[in-house]
Amino acid sequence: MCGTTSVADAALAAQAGADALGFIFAPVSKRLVSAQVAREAGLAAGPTVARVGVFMNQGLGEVLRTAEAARVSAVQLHGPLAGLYVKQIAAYYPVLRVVRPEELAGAAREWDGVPGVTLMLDAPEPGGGVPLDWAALRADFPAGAWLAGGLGPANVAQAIRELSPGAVDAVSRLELSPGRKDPAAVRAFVAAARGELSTVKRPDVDNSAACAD
Ligand SMILES: O=C(O)c1ccccc1NCC(=O)[C@H](O)[C@H](O)COP(=O)(O)O
Repeated sequence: MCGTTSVADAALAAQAGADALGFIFAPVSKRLVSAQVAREAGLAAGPTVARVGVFMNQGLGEVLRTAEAARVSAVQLHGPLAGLYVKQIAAYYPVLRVVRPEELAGAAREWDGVPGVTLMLDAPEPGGGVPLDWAALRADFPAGAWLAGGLGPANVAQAIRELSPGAVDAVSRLELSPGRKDPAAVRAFVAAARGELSTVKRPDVDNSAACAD
């Protein structure tokens, strides 16, 4: 659940069953949040909800300082970034390295087996609400990668069926206005994603016993 900007929205998402909250620290975003509010919101979400700090083309020091101040548990990196920079951050925080569709195949090769770096496929405009062509991306989509881009309650189940992502992430289709969550959409999104994830056959998971029941 990305773009969390308040304690109330963090509690809402946690109660709805979200596994992770995203806090956007990229100044270009309409959902920009301070490290202090992110820290308070993360505390409100409770001990089992991950807290992801979202950055775009920001300096190493700024990322590490903000992540520490906000007490995030992982960092999401957007933009054209050097591999060394990503690895330096991965020495401190689990990294979600965001890639666009045209970068997916190369990134899957580059980051295959690198500990602490998980790929996240997103649309070219982050937070833009535009879905990807999932079927066209299936061949290059690595096991365990996360998926974002125009996901909402109405289409998340289909996206999960098409790509079997490790997790799904959304923002614009879950809002009343930028930075302000729509409670009904948040609950419907989590329910739809959880419902589909419990039935989907993942390539890396042997769920034959469940299928036989
Ligand atoms: O959402 C933003 O405003 C944003 C701005 C700059 C960098 C990242 C941003 N969002 C990151 C996300 O992870 C979004 O959830 C992701 O792009 C999906 O957004 P949407 O297509 O609106 O669901």
